Amino acid sequence: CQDFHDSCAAWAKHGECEQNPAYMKVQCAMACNSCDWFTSRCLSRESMQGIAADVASRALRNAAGVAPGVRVLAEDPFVLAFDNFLNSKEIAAFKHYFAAASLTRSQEGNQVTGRRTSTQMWCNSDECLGDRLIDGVHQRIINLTAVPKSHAEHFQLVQYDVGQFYQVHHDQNSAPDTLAGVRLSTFFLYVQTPEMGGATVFPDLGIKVEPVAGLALWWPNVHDDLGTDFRTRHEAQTVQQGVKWVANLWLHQYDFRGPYSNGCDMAKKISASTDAKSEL
Ligand SMILES: O=C(O)CCC(=O)C(=O)O
Ligand SMILES: [Fe+2]
Repeated sequence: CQDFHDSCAAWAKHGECEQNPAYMKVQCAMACNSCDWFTSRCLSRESMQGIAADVASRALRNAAGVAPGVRVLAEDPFVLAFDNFLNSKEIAAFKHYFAAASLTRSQEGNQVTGRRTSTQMWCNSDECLGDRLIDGVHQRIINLTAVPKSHAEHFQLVQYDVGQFYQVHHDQNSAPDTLAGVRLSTFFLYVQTPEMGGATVFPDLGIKVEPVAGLALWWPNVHDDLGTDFRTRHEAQTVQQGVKWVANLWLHQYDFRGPYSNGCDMAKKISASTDAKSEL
């Protein structure tokens, strides 16, 4: 438990713990005497259960049983493809949300950039979270990766219209000393096949995947020591005709859903080191 800001004591004196509790009780837990609250709310027991990064070998071992259509696109690092991972009912379930929801411009990290021009939504509404079909898909991903649901972000549903793309990037954008830790790996689903364009390309691995509804990809974002594995940089090429729908599921080192639903700041560093403090 700690204060994340030099002014915490002064703010607390001025009554900020009561006036602005959502911020203060987390950022200034010491000064606000809210250490227990902070610990139980943002650092659940589950959040302490880190998942080792050797998810690649585990995924491959589990793949044969869960998704017999597995193909190994690369071995070092492992990039796996699962043909027909989604059945037609599951595809329809995802499509329902694309069709019904209003999508907003995708961001890179938490910024709109010219490098990513798609629109998107998160599957975090009660309806989407309670969707039996989508939950069934997540359950298979859990069986495959051995990463529990708590450690997954919500499905991110992304739409690319003609001319839209995501330039070469890496998915690991979450510091190891944040609440949920690094994004260990990416589970990626194609929900609608565009008529032309929209391939996913891994330039360092010589892999090009043409989008086909139902196909899934899995790749690691970190090495076993949790350092970023830059070899899995990738790109969503421009859609030339039709609409491309995809879904991302990012799997974390620590509990994501608990602290997220408690309103904790997922980007905040939790280590007590002066380095981490100075960045806040
Ligand atoms: O749409 C694709 O093919 C890749 C998308 C992607 O890399 C992402 O959303 O992070
Ligand atoms: Fe990506």
